[in-house]
Amino acid sequence: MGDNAVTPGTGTALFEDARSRLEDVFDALALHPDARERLMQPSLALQVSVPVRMDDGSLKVFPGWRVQYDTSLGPAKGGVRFHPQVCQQEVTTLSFWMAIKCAVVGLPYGGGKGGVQVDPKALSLLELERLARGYVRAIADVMGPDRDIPAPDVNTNATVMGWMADEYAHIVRAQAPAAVTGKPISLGGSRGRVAATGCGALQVLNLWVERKKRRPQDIRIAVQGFGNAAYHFARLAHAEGYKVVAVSDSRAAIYAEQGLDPNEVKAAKARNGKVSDASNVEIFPPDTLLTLDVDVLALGALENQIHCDNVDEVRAGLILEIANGPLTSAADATLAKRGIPVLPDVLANTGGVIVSYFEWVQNRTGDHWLETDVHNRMTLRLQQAATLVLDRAEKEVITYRQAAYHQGIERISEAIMARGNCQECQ
Ligand SMILES: NC(=O)C1=CN([C@@H]2O[C@H](COP(=O)(O)OP(=O)(O)OC[C@H]3O[C@@H](n4cnc5c(N)ncnc54)[C@H](O)[C@@H]3O)[C@@H](O)[C@H]2O)C=CC1
Ligand SMILES: O=C(O)CCC(=O)C(=O)O
Repeated sequence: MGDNAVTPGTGTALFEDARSRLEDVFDALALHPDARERLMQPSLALQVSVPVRMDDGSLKVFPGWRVQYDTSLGPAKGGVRFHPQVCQQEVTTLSFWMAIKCAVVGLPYGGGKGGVQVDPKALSLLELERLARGYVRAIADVMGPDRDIPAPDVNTNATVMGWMADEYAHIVRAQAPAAVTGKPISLGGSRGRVAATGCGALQVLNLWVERKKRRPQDIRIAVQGFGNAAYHFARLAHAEGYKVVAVSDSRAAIYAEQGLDPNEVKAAKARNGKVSDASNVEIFPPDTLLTLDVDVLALGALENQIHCDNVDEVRAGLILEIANGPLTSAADATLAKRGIPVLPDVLANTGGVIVSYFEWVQNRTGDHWLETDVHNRMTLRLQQAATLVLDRAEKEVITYRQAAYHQGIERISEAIMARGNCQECQ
């Protein structure tokens, strides 16, 4: 499907666009038509209303969703997003990408995602806690360690996950830490989870850089976003010698020819909430970052950032998708024609869900792993998956995204078929 139907931020168009990539995979691979039929829509889409008593005594009701997208490989897994523009179709699309990414890196999970349509910045801390707890009460029937395991995503973090895990424990009247991941360490969270998404993205980039026989110190990176995923990526890339020349948040992009220190930018943002408060930087509108002449454009904010209207202005040598779905499929095709490779979200941002899986395993076995254990295990899993994807792309002369999708969909299809032919009776 073309880009015409895709208006950034429009949920239905987003899902149709995502599904068109699935159609392409099934057209290219000889997989059973039953698997195609099963994967065209989510298994479950729950819409809820979350009433919240505000600090001034008034009541507000926020719409929310939890979507499970195929659970053939295991329980649904994926984050919860608090954002004013979240809608059911966006959550559905995000759950679809979760299903693919879990399969790409061999996790025993299906896809899940949640969202609440709210501007969290307009809530007090107590209102936010009531919202998080109310959301869990609303979806409690479909979640649990063997059903669906929420985690952090945009505008949610370890603190929010701690409240959600505590609420779930009250509902089931038992300790159930494996029902939520990304928790604070004191509640059974895993060491390494906070930085895992950025760390994993850097590992995938490193693998590509090694294959191309390039050196980090010769590589200039622009990073869109400066939240959990993008900040840790920028920080770790800087520490490994890459030159991070630009970063952005929703208000501005900043640029420094000689390179930025993401730790200093973080300190400036902590003071006033803006990356543009960093010293000795040039300041631009946020989207200017997308068209900078850099070696790597790392997209770590939201969906649909590069689309048919701006793809021709992209000048980067490589796109690294830290965010979910930052390119429309038409932009993807244009970049492929121009020979600009893309390290896709369903591989590049899997560090977070991999460490969430480790947290779930630790919770279920009553164990606490050292940070180095978590790191080494993540590296091993990610290196294996990324090597398979990169090798396959090179051997079959397809894009990295096609190789990753083929790897993921083959695994999901195999599980669908292994479950038997009478699934409609279950
Ligand atoms: N947190 C995690 O573990 C994972 C996150 N992701 C994905 O990474 C992306 C970012 O998530 P988080 O870092 O968790 O969210 P976050 O809420 O911590 O940060 C989001 C960042 O994006 C920035 N932003 C929003 N609109 C922007 C724009 N137009 N231009 C530039 N910056 C903009 C915000 O200012 C903020 O810095 C999302 O696509 C998310 O689904 C993917 C895998 C795991
Ligand atoms: O940690 C997780 O379970 C999922 C994180 C997430 O939402 C994502 O990978 O997009």
